[in-house]
Amino acid sequence: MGTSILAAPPRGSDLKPVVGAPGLPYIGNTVQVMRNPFGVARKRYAQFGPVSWGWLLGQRIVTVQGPEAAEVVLVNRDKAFSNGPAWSYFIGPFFNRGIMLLDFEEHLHHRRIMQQAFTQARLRSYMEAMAPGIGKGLDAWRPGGGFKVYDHLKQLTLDLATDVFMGVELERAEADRVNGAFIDAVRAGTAYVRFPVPGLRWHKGLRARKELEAFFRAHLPAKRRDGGDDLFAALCQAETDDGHRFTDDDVVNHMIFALMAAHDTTTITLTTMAYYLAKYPEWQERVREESSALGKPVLEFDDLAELKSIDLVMKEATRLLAPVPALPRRVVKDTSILGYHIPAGTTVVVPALTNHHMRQWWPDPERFDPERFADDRREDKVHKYAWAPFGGGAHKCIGMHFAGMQVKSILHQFVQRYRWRVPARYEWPLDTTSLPSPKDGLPVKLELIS
Ligand code: HEM
Repeated sequence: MGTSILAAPPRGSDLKPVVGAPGLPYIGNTVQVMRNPFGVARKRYAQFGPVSWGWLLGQRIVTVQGPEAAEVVLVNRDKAFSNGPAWSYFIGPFFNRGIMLLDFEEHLHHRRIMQQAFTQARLRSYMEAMAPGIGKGLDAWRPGGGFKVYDHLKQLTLDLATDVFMGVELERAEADRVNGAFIDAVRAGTAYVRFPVPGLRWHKGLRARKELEAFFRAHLPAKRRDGGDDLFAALCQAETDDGHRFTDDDVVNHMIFALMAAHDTTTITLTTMAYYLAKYPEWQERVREESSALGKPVLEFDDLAELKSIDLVMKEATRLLAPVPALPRRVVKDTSILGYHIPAGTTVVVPALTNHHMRQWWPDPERFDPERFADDRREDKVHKYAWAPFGGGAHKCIGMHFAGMQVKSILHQFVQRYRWRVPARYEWPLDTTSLPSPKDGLPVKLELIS
């Protein structure tokens, strides 16, 4: 395939041009990248090094591979990389003014307020609020063959979101309607036809966004008045030391965004853990023993540090399959990454998914080996950004501890109720066209532990 440079560096500078094999305009390597992201990334790195460009999803995209380049982009010392225009391209109209889509001063202002909804005291009460829903959800599972773990975990985390995020008592029909709207809004981001045609994804997404806005707006006055232990109430009440608070519009926008940010990512993490625990029964047993040793059916906040094996498995699962596979940024002024010239207007992508599989940074990267994160090995310490499933810099996931808490709460109850397995040679078929997920829903044999 023909190679070409993205743009000539300014005369007199010692910067290098970004080179790539861009492929056909607009189309480029989109299909190959979607089908085989790991193979394409490896080939590109071997041919062009850490910084290269190509057409992807209708845009000229510079892909920066490896933790060193990830650090430059995510830490963003120069304020050259912006989130809003880059993420909006994919999820804009549906997650408009979500915090991840805000930039610089404005982002910092919102982040300071939002932080008040993620304090330790708040996390404690979210954790308490989710425990009964987890038990109820897991009890409703029907053991047997062909049990689709992904589909069930997706439903469970969605139902938990109604308790912990919204804290609103809903009739089943209304809960289903809100959940349906939410699913349509998420799906719309990966539509091929990216304008509203009735019946197609984009159109449904816009309608869903309106429905979600109306829902949160209707419940907002009561939340502001009565408070509560849920995220919705926390966002209504959040206030910085110097008295800044969210407006009603901000609360609505942040709620819709937070639901999206939390739901698929946590589901994917749990599903990946369930997959490897099925393939490596010795790890499943180790996790189960640790949970049983605690002697409590429900995990409490002060027990979180005790579940060391779940912690290792969660780290390894998010390394092997980063739930947010790529972090895009738009370049707002000419800048450089590792000595390469990056002109304003370029979209840059940090590929978390493939970075975690680089042989240059991880020994035997395809191997499931949770102990690589154990204190006596800490392979992730090779570079601060070698393991970065939660991103880094100003936009680093604000829900990271929430996610750990939810994953541990669910796994703790899951392993004590059920044992699950897959056939010896089973390999899951992954769909990497959007956020990664198993095409077959991860069917397992689920057995009740008596
Ligand atoms: C394992 C689960 C999760 C993973 C892997 C994950 C990953 C990420 C990543 C990579 C980013 C940064 C995106 C960027 O820099 O462009 C991010 C941002 C964010 N996440 Fe998470 N996330 C998870 C769970 C959650 C949960 C449970 C919540 C909420 C309770 C949440 C809320 C957010 C928010 C609000 C942002 C935007 C922060 C900002 O822009 O300042 N995430 N997440």
